[in-house]
Amino acid sequence: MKALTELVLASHNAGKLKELQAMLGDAVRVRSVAEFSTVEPEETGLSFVENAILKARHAARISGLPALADDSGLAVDALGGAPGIYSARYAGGLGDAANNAKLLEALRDVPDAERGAQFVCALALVRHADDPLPILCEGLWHGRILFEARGAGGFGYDPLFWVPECDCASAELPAAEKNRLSHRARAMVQLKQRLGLA
Ligand SMILES: O=P(O)(O)OP(=O)(O)OP(=O)(O)OC[C@H]1O[C@@H](n2cnc3c(O)ncnc32)[C@H](O)[C@@H]1O
Ligand SMILES: [Mg+2]
Repeated sequence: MKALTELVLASHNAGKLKELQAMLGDAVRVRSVAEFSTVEPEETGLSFVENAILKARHAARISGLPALADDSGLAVDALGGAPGIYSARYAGGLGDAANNAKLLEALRDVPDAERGAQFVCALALVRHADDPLPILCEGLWHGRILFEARGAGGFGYDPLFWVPECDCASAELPAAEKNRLSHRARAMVQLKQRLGLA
């Protein structure tokens, strides 16, 4: 495969973009999909990987560049894996604070021992819009859902995600530490290996 020198990041989420950029480092020139369009594709897939591919193809189509997309979310054991692929839209598209409030309410009577959850990240890289062989990598991060928000770092559900290996919430971790441990970091390690960037 031709060495990858430039790619477009197919995400409109500022928190994700910051993390993905930090993880990619200087190895490739990163462009934002917002340079090309503010229209977000509909996430109609039934899995993280399908949505990641769909977002990557859309970005490659409008930019003419290779594209990397991240579809991620939180799968809560006591909720049968919800909100899962619907994590961004869990409270009807009202944003992170509303999503977190809804999650706390849904788990109000669930004891600590049953509050297991995992963050999931699927990365898809397509070399062009119709690439028949996208590079696909996945990462999981296991933790528990807290009873109240803690910390001000990260984004999304980070204030409610307890990280056992650090004894703190994900939103209390320094950015570099989250970028070493997270679901996104785990998927990115694999992607960099596949691209020969590791
Ligand atoms: O689709 P793009 O444009 O990338 O942005 P998005 O925010 O809509 O992204 P997703 O469709 O992948 O939805 C992922 C949601 O899951 C949550 N999420 C994913 N990764 C997370 C992380 O590292 N920390 C906290 N919440 C996270 C967060 O609420 C995101 O909005
Ligand atoms: Mg999305």
